[in-house]
Amino acid sequence: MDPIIIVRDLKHVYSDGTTVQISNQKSLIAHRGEKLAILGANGTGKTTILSVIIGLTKPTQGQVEVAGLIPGKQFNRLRHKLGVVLQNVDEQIIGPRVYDDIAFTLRQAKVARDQIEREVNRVASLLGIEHILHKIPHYLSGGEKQKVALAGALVHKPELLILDEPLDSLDSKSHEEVEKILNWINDEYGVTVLLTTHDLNWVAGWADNVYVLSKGEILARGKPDEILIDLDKLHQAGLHPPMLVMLFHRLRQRGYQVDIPVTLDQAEYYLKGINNT
Ligand SMILES: Nc1ncnc2c1ncn2[C@@H]1O[C@H](COP(=O)(O)OP(=O)(O)OP(=O)(O)O)[C@@H](O)[C@H]1O
Repeated sequence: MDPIIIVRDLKHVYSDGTTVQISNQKSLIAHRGEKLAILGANGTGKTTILSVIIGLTKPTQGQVEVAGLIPGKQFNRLRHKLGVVLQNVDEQIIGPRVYDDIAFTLRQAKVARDQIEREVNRVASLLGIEHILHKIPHYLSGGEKQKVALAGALVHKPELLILDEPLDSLDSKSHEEVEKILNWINDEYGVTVLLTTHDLNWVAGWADNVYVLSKGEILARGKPDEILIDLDKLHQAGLHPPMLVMLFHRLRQRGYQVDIPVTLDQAEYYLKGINNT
């Protein structure tokens, strides 16, 4: 598969001396069309890495290539290919009304007014936020702001979507809706989705691959059903394993010969296996 993000030997030193790095033995790579999640405890550097990838932070050291471009140097070319939802969405919602905010990228690109109207309405209806297009963003709820930020990130049909903890302030209905949209743009348009999350229960069934970061290194990379069953690695990274993984590890300790699932479907399948033996 064709890589769309390559981050090698990254080191960023903030002005107060705080250092975020990924050791030079492994690279962080996202392939086109992939659904990828970066996992790590608070303060591991996930947001810093995303910020480097989208060109907002110029790293002190390292090679970073995104869609064939160098983010720190070719930001203007890159931003047309990127959709971004920051961790603190208040920092990115800048339009006086929701409509203006979502339209921002298209207006910057000098798209015709009627086409902007079509695209904003299309993405607003996709996210179920048509009824708040006239509102002042400041007064929106956290979940509404999250959806507005996502609408702004999708309106120009990016090839790569970068989201920093996008689901954290969403109730279960909105969570499901946003997940559906991420899956849909990935399936339908092959958009690569890279996100950070602390929700290992959810990511187990969503991501094609996950990276686990800890103390300046990539501790593991692979499919969720390989990585999220490794209690030692997760513990080392300061992460709680998914509930199902804990439960099935406990069953094994009690003598049940059963594989460890990371999703409900897998759990059902493995449990049927026990019944039949
Ligand atoms: N502008 C800054 N100046 C100094 N230190 C910073 C700055 N931004 C981030 N840091 C530090 O860099 C480290 C990594 O922060 P970062 O936000 O990238 O972590 P994270 O993995 O995204 O954390 P979380 O899961 O809590 O969101 C932290 O120790 C943080 O305090």
